[in-house]
Amino acid sequence: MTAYLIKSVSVVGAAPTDLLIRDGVVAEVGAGLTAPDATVIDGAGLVALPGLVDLHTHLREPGREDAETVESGSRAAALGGYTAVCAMANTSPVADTAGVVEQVWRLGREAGLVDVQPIGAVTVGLAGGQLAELGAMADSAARVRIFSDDGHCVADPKLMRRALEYVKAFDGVIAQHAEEPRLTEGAQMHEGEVSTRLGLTGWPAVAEEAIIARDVLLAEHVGSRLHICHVSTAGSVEVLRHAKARGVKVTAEVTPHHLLLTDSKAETYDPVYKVNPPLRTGTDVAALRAALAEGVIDIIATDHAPHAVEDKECEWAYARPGMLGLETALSIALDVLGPQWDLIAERMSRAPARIAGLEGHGVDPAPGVPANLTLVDPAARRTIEPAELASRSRNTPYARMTLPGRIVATFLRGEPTVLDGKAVK
Ligand SMILES: NC(=O)N[C@@H](CC(=O)O)C(=O)O
Ligand SMILES: [Zn+2]
Ligand SMILES: [Zn+2]
Repeated sequence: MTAYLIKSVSVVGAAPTDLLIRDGVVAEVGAGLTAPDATVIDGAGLVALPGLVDLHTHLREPGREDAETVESGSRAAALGGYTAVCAMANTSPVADTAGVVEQVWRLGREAGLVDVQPIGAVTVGLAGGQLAELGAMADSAARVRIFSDDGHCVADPKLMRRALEYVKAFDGVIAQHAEEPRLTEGAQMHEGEVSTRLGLTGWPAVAEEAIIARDVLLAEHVGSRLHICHVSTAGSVEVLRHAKARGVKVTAEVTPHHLLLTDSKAETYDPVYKVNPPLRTGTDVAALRAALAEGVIDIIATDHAPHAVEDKECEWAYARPGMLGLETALSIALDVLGPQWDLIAERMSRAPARIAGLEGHGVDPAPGVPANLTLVDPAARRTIEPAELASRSRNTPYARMTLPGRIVATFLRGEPTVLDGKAVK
């Protein structure tokens, strides 16, 4: 195993120091380190972060390998600075049995680019009718702890209650896609001034807020852990603030795109901007940013949602919702938060690793810790070219935009997955 000596690197924004990586761990940290056998990396101007952890990734395998595979998505993740991703269950077949989650877990190990932690479905086939084999998935080799019907809301309150109660036994968490389905029938975009003008059916903020309000009350009632996927409205932030003040065990994520883009993008009728939940207003974006800084929203999660060309480059009404995210998330975070490295490490690595219970991830580089880390060049700027992305899909909303920051290297347990900004395998 090669040793790596990273010279003069800032660890999470601190004064420059050297990092020696050997045998899968950070062996030494300090100024003036030498190691004759190590490959030297010039870290001047770079920032070392604990490897990023994505709690919400769609890898599309099994079933839609034309849009993404575990391997291509893992490569996109590594290039984005990630060392672990949680793979959503809305595959085909759905990840609702021990067999499917073990398959995804095994494919992740074989790709070896990031740790792929499968998420299990809450209900059989994501159909919302009966609970899936939560216990069998938890006991499987994949050791599932997060369950989600993402793409669909667990709309039945009785099922939601039972799911929350069930996962308590093994400290699991239910990740809810909060969307009251009766309020979003036929919805195409955020319900507001722009949807009225364009004549597109609206997805009202209350469809999200009503489910979050219900579920924080359910979580409080049964004393279980609840996680809210892709929070998108100012009203949701208020409900979460209230719940957290009461001590409810709720955590929440926001996507990079909901921190940056607004519903005015729909005026282009370009389906690349169609996403669930929809892009909201500038007021919502401001509230989400404030909530992220404050901690009412715990983490940034990408909701990386690759879609094949035929599912995206069609009429708005027929296009699938979803956007790529893994290869651009850190740049958007830098753009939105500025160089607040401790905050970025907390929201994109430490907190998501804690919520997911991923050991060895989300830990700052220090002597003896597993060498899961990424090196960022904050001064670099890059223009996003969809064809150059490692994802099998092209549906990035940032095409031809110039964004700050570049991932120079990523290490998974001491082995580089990215060097000089390029995937190693
Ligand atoms: N976010 C999306 O617009 N789409 C996701 C599903 C989801 O996250 O709800 C997908 O699987 O494509
Ligand atoms: Zn969702
Ligand atoms: Zn999703």
